[in-house]
Amino acid sequence: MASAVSIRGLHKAFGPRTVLDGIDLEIVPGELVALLGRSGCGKSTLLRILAGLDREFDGVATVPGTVSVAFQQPRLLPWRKVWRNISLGLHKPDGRSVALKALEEVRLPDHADAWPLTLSGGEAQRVSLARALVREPDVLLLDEPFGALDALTRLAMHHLVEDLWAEHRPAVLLVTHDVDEALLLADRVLVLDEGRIVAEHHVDLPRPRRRASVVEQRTRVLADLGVDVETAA
Ligand SMILES: Nc1ncnc2c1ncn2[C@@H]1O[C@H](COP(=O)(O)OP(=O)(O)OP(=O)(O)O)[C@@H](O)[C@H]1O
Repeated sequence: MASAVSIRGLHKAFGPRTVLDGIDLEIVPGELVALLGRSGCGKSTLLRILAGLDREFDGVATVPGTVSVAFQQPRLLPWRKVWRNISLGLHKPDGRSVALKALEEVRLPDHADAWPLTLSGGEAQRVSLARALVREPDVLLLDEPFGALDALTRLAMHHLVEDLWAEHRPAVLLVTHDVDEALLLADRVLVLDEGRIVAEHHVDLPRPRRRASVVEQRTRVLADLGVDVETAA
């Protein structure tokens, strides 16, 4: 089966500073992969390369299909209503009905004519997901999409992403700082450190997962991140 994402020998430097130092990664269609790592280890840089936003690198980074990205900040255009934010650039005559369907999927059916500035953080992030989904991507790149949300909203977003993923089945690369989030959602969790993938964990637990079910793997992933749970406060 052809990979949805194929990365081989990827190197990226900003001036004298090497940020990605030989990344090899294959993601198969429909696979949900989480990428964990300390701040500044190169996660967003990797995502930007896959999104085609940065083309200055050595090695191979191929995404044969269509890609959508959702960032930590939803980046909605405040002067366009919600539905127009979603359908912008779609080049479909029925942009509004496509947007309405996506809004139903992200459980915001009544917000098509709202202005972005009137939305809560969680609602704005749902609109951002709807905008990504209407492009029917083969690969969905999520760059800490829940990082700015409170814990309860975050939980609701986890369920939503899992449902949307089950329905549409894009390959997903989810960048996160949150070990539990990674283990609750992903088929595979990668740990990036100093520009390399230093650990890989397959998560074979049935879905939907509960926090209690990921406890055992959490300890091992935290150890790969350099956190000793025995001594951590
Ligand atoms: N345009 C740029 N010019 C120079 N250095 C950059 C640029 N973009 C990123 N960097 C540097 O590359 C390193 C990796 O950045 P990146 O944003 O990929 O990290 P990250 O793992 O996503 O961090 P965080 O978890 O804090 O978002 C950082 O040291 C950052 O300062």
